[in-house]
Amino acid sequence: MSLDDYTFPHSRLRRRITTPDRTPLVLIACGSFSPITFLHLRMFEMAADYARFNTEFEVVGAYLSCVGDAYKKTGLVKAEHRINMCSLAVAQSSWISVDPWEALHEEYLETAKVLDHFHHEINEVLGGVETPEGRKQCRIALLAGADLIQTMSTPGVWADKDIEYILRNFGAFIVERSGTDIDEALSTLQTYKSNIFVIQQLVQNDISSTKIRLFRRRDMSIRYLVPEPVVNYIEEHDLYEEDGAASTGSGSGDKRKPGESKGVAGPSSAG
Ligand SMILES: Nc1ncnc2c1ncn2[C@@H]1O[C@H](COP(=O)(O)OP(=O)(O)OP(=O)(O)O)[C@@H](O)[C@H]1O
Ligand SMILES: O=C(O)c1ccc[n+]([C@@H]2O[C@H](COP(=O)([O-])O)[C@@H](O)[C@H]2O)c1
Repeated sequence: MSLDDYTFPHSRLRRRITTPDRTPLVLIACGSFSPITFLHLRMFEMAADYARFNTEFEVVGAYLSCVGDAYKKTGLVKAEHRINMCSLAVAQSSWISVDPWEALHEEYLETAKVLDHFHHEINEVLGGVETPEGRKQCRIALLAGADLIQTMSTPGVWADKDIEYILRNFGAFIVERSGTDIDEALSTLQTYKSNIFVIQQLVQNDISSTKIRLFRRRDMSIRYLVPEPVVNYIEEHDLYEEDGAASTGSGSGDKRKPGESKGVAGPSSAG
């Protein structure tokens, strides 16, 4: 797909809410997703629960937006693969979509521009959502881990004007992450605290894409850390193998299922 063929995916966006006192909310997770993991998916569920119990928002949809190839971060496989893996991961979801718009750009797009794109498509083009009291604009908010918000206090990573623009106009749902001191991460962002919602992880989960890539390089199982169709996709496309090293599980002599541990190889290797 190219930008010329692009249309905004909105089939999973709920276009009507029945609770007039609530503000419709659309969560946007921006990141590399190289590859997407169960933790990334879990972030959406945690945020939806948090919004339901602790805020006056009502989640009407959510999007994964993969960063483009120009981001050039270590371990970033081609955007096409990352979009495909994200699409496989949310194939069964009724409310999470993948929007390829950001990744289809050759140049790097700042997150502020990405959030503007969602505001434009959802509130200006689609006209927000219907409520018993007429149409309402959706709140578009960034969904991110604590490490991402911490980078906002790291000099030189974000433009100050973008931090202000994002946190004033959109806001952020931040999932705590082990290894990141959330209070410290937020210390310089106090001006925007009414727009920053911190979500505690009640079940600690520290899956990261870096670990998945590391396991792949070490020929270890990644099963049950990423969705099964994503495991299969990674195997089929020989992704995350160091320097294009041989595939680990799809060869004809290997009885393992894709992504499965060597410890469960077929009878031929059981001795
Ligand atoms: N274990 C985690 N806990 C909380 N947030 C997370 C976790 N893993 C990823 N995130 C968040 O998910 C979003 C997408 O992150 P990203 O694609 O960089 O994943 P990652 O696992 O951190 O990748 P990498 O290991 O390559 O840095 C970011 O907002 C990041 O903060
Ligand atoms: O907009 C910016 O200036 C900016 C600065 C740093 C990071 N971001 C975004 O934050 C996300 C970070 O992803 P990652 O994989 O580096 O954790 C990714 O979507 C980047 O585009 C954005």
